[in-house]
Order: sequence, then C-alpha cells, then structure tokens
Amino acid sequence: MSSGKGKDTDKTNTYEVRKDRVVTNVQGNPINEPFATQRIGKHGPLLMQDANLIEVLARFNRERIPERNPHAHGSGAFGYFEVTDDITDICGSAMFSEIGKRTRCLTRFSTVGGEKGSADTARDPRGFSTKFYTEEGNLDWVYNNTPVFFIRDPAKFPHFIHTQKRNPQTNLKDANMFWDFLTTPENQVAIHQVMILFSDRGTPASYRTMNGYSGHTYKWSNKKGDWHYVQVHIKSDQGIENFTNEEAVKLAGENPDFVQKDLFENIEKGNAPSWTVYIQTMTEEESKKLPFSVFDLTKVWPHKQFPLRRVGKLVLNENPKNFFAQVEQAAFAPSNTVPYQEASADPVLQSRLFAYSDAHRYRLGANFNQIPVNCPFASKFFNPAIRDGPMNVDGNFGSEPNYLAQDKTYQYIQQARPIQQHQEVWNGPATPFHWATSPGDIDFVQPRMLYRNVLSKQPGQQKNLAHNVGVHVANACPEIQKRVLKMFAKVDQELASNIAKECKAAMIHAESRAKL
Ligand code: HEM
Repeated sequence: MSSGKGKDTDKTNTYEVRKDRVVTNVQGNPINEPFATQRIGKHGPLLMQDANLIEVLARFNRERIPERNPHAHGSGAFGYFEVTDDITDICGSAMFSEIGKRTRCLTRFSTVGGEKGSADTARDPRGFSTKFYTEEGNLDWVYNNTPVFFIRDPAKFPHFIHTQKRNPQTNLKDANMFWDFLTTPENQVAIHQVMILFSDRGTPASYRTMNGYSGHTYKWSNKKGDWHYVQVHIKSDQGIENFTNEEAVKLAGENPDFVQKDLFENIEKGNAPSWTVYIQTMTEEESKKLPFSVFDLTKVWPHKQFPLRRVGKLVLNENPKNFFAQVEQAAFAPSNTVPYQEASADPVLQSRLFAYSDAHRYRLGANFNQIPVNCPFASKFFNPAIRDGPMNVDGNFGSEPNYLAQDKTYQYIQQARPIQQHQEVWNGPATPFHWATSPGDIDFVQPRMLYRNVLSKQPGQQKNLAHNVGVHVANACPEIQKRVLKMFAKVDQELASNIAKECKAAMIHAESRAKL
C-alpha cells in the first residue's frame, strides 16, 4: 500500500547480498557445482538447459560499460571538506554556513587523452573532480590541475580531443595530429595551456602533489543577493612534486598504475592527503576593466589584483570499497550545483552544462542518479514527474501522481531566496560568433610571463620545457615542426631556439636507435 508520501519500498525486495556465503545464481537459487557443465554423458555435447553456464558466460560478456570519453583513466577516494574561514559575504551555500562544518566528498583524479588502461604518468592535464554531498543536493566541482584550458570555442572540443586520441588509420598516437591542431593560427590560443602541459607540471609525481583549479569563472552570490565572479584554487598541502619527462616515461613502462598505487597506499596507511581551498573574487565593474574577457578560460586572473582568499580544507582519507561501483560509476557534472553557486556565461562552461549529464545517460543509463555513489544522500531526491526508465530501482515514487499540480501539496523552498535584482544584462542579435584567436599579441602575454617570470625562478624549468616539447615534436613531420617553432617564437625566441636544439638531438637519438 502506498503511504501517499515519498517512495514506496517493499522491505522483502532488496538487493542486499546473502550473508551466509551460500553461492547462488542471480535468482538466489543455490549452486552446488559452479564448474560442472551439463552434458550428455561425460564427454558429449553440452545441454541448453545448463542455465548456470549460460548465465556465467552471458554476464561476463556484459561486464564492461563504455569508458569515459575523455578522462577514461582515473582513481578516486572519499573524504570531507571542512570550512576554515567565513565567506558568507560571498556565498550563501549551506556547505559554507559555519566554520568547522564538514561535508562528505568523493574526489576522482584522471588523465585525459589515454584509454582506461593507459599509463597514469603520461604527459596530460589531470582531472580533479570533487562531488560534495551537501544538504542542498550534490555539488560537483569538475576541475583540472591547470588554471587555464586549450580552447574557448566549445565546438572545438571534440576536434581537439580527437587529436589526442589515436589516428583513425594507424591506430597510433600521432604527433602530427597533435601539433597540427595546436599550431593552426586560430587555435594558438592554446599556447598558455600547452606551456603548462609541457613544463614538468604536465607529469605530476602523484595526485597528492598537484593543485586543482576551476579554470572557468563561476558566479557566486550571498544571501542578500550580491554576486561576484569567482575562481577556485585547490592547493596541495603536500607541496608540488613533478616527474621529469624521462622519469615519467620510464614509470609508464615499469608500472603504468604508479599514481593510482601511490594514492591508494598512502590513504591505506593513514597518510591522508589534503588540499587548502581558496577563491579569487571579482566584481562585475572590475571585470569590465580587464584586458581580456572574464569568460576566457585561457587566461588567469592576476593574483596581485585578485588575491587568494582561504575557504577550507579538502581531506581524502577513505579508499573506495569497490572501484567499479564507486569510481567507475561516479558521474560528475558541472551542472550539478547548489543554491548560490552558478555557472557564468563562459561558453565552454555553458556547453559543459549539457555534455556531462548527457554522457552519463549514455555511459550509465537514464537512472544513473540511482547508483548509490551518485545519490544525493544528504538532501534526498523528490520529483515524482521524473520516473520510470531502464533499471529503475528506487521504488519509482510508488503511487505518487506522475505530474505536479494542485491536488497534492508540494514545497518549493527556493522561492524563499531573495531575487538578485542586479544582474548581468545581455543584449545583442542572435548571430553565430566564432571566438577565434586574435591576430594581436594578447593571447601570448600570459604565456610569455609564465616563461620569463615564473619558470625562470624554478631551477631547470625553462630548460625542461624546451626539452619536453623538443622530444615530443621530434615525432612530427618537418613541416609541422617548423610551425611549432614559429608558434613558440611568439612566446620567446630563446625558447624556440632551445626547442629546435632539443628536437634535433631527439631525432638523431631516434635515428641511431632505429639502426640497431
Ligand atoms: C566544451 C568543453 C568540454 C566538454 C564538451 C567536455 C566533456 C567531457 C565529457 C563528455 C567527459 C566525460 C564525462 C563522463 O563520461 O562521466 C568529461 C570529463 C571530464 N572533464 Fe570535460 N569537457 C570539456 C571541458 C573541460 C574543462 C574546461 C575541464 C576543466 C576545467 C574539464 C574537466 C573534466 C574532468 C575533470 C573530467 C573527468 C570527470 C570524472 O572524473 O568523471 N572538461 N568532459
């Protein structure tokens, strides 16, 4: 019988596993001889009636689900976020309501371009996704370990990711595809991210020793209705540690799961990694005075003008009990957000609001939100118009009407929030707009500062950048190598010359190896 409220659950029907360890088939019927096959005599053909054999083979064929495209290879851990500083003047979300408040979290780290079984020391950005199970519902921060990104026209994303994957004919990773895309003049806006990727930050020594960044501008508001543009920085308390190119390549061969092992074993022995979370904030007025768009995620906000403000701590102290159930099936989406934290008009972020839940419906099925790791357990789900679909296992709202109307009482607590009177005002014709790289210098200003002002202060890093690009581009054809050098010369002539030297040395080395 329906209670008329919430979901009907029949206590006799649960998916709990059997405690007495009697082995059964999936229907709970005992199996006495799991390895016996039913056949005619001892050596004759098998019988169709052997339901156990058929089930075992058929279930095996259905074990794999599509891997993520991109970010297929990853590792995850649970933990908590704790508020250390009051930011209620910036954000009214319940998770920030008082100092000392803790929210349970799941973080998944990943590489981007490689397949699920690829080496986790590969040169690649690292994903840094955190799901916060808050009382206002699940909030996902789907970030990377770099503060900027390769593109700002979202339609380029599939093209760009394809260049990191395998050549359609040779099925090989292809340096020509990689550099052809990045050196095409209008795609050279990627240079800032490429500089970070080819510094030693492109090969972190562990997930514990790298930072996370929102990259995008978000819009946060307080309970009075005032709002700010915000960028989030998650800084490793373990400090930054990276591999050199040669160390990373060697480990990729010796132990392609080196980084996964490091995370699991450190948490297992009680050495829980932690990160300090900071925000940068900017008013709308300040954003108008920037030399670039606040919605351009190829740029960083100068720290002198927009200093970091501490918010809290992220601690990962609990390994998953089951990787497939809790990490492979985890579904992170920038559209999963809570009151007072919203997306800005950044076109890449706006496109991501669609892309992730769509990927989850494909990869995990329409009811992916019912998989325990994705359930908003601290808030709970109630919307009886959202129901049915494949693999519905949560009671499906029982006899609740499948529409919202007046006959029943429903609560809409968001209505109690003040309306933000002052907002961005958008105005203009609906036209196709292509945010191509400007022919001017603005997209090269921050990369040049990174090379001359930041890497110059980190011993050996300018040299390593040239080396890392050189050994990679040595695999491309001469025409594309020339384009690479021309692009880096726009950052710094000395850098381009050093890349040329490193590239030449790598080619000579490869030639002599080929003769062996
Ligand atoms: C138009 C741009 C983008 C599109 C269309 C896109 C799309 C996707 C898709 C489809 C996935 C796989 C999701 C899944 O199967 O669960 C993914 C994963 C991911 N993306 Fe993006 N992405 C974009 C840009 C970005 C940017 C700018 C960042 C970082 C600032 C980012 C960070 C991540 C991370 C961390 C994951 C892994 C999530 C996980 O751990 O499950 N992506 N992306």
